[in-house]
Amino acid sequence: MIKEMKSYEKIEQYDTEITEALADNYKVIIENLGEDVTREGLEKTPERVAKAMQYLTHGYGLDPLEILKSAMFTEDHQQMIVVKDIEVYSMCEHHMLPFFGKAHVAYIPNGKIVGLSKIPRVVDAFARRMQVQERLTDQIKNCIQDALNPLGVAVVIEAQHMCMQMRGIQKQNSVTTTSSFTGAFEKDKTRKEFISLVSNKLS
Ligand SMILES: Nc1nc2c(ncn2[C@@H]2O[C@H](COP(=O)(O)OP(=O)(O)OP(=O)(O)O)[C@@H](O)[C@H]2O)c(=O)[nH]1
Ligand SMILES: [Zn+2]
Repeated sequence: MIKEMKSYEKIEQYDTEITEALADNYKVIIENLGEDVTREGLEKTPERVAKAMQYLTHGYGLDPLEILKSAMFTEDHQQMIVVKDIEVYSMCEHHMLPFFGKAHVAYIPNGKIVGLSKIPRVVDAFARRMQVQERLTDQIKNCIQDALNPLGVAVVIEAQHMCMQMRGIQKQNSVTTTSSFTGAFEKDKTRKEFISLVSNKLS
């Protein structure tokens, strides 16, 4: 596992022991798939995959609550703050295939605001794990609620699942939308305002 890595940093240091252990396993997997792991193109593949998979799950080494707490500011602003179109790249925990799309996040402060960049950082910290879209949506919402104690939080995620596109049911155009709300967003009027602000992006 990659420890204490911020998502904007290029990973130069992978844990050698874990990389070697993963690479040994991928060597076997590649052989079991009927390939020759000694041929030129595949020689370094087990190690590449080992690193790629560590990167795709680096969220386990991040503390999303701490990310928010590191940039909270006292501010007397009680209007809706919306950060929309945040790219999401995650991995479905059932098939270990990607799901990807956009997250739209809003909150109404209650004395504290947070540095804007921290919201996409929290999205990433939870997305870069083995996930289901519903849990990802809830975790982002809960984290913002716990850190800021705002008047309400709203999270909507729209995503395409490769496990439904490349295999299985093979529906190339299906998009899954999940949502999670607290506080003021449980009221019709506030929720509608949020939906209208992000709705050109909702399919
Ligand atoms: N609710 C939910 N389901 C997901 C998510 N990602 C993948 N899945 C589903 O997880 C389910 C796993 O079902 P199984 O029947 O155990 O697996 P499977 O035989 O590979 O299923 P098929 O994909 O239908 O071929 C599938 O229906 C996937 O579409 C997600 O984020 N949320
Ligand atoms: Zn899947």
